[in-house]
Amino acid sequence: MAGTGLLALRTLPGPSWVRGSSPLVLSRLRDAAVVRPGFLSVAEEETLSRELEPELRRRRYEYDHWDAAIHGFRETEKSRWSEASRAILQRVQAAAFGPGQTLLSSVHVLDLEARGYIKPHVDSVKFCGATIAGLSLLSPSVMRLVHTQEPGEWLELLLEPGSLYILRGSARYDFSHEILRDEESFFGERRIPRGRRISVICRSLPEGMGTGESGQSPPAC
Ligand SMILES: O=C(O)CCC(=O)C(=O)O
Ligand SMILES: [Fe+2]
Ligand SMILES: [Mn+2]
Repeated sequence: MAGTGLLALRTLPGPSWVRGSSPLVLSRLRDAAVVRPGFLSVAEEETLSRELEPELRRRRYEYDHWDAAIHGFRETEKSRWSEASRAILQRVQAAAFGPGQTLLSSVHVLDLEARGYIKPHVDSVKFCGATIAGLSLLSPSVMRLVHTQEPGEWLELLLEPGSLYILRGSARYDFSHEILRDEESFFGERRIPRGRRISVICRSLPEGMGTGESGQSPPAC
């Protein structure tokens, strides 16, 4: 019976890579916080990590001040990519961004070592528009979103290697996001041991900023 089917649909807990504080929060953020597991093929994951590894290895991991958002990381802003990687980034753009959205001209590459983590923060609205899309490589991790005004409202995203996450609209503006440190890395009851993780993050330009191509591009968020 159609009515019964609808009811069952409405009470489903959501996909197994997203958990939330309530069915209401899950349904409100269904299109604003999205995870696409297996977005990358194994070959694509290798393409990206092989290209990034030599650039990252030249840098040292940073352990910033006590109040910095990210601990145990090295990073780069990359605007020149191999053809194979460009094709992957175009797939990300098509999957995550609307036709009217311009992307920052450089892609943010963040390498978190095994004990590295990201504290709760909201990306600066000065430098980053409505959409953030990130590929995860090497290690699984848990991204937690918490409503900045209602701390009881939260979402957890399980980010496996090869997955793409998208934060847009309310998930990007009204919720902080963080990557849990190894000791706290659980997805519900499930322990998600953290190893070194590389993320490749595309962001839209803040609205009314023109194109990211010419002149100085704004710093990453
Ligand atoms: O590593 C990620 O996927 C997120 C990084 C992040 O939140 C940031 O750089 O603002
Ligand atoms: Fe962020
Ligand atoms: Mn950042």
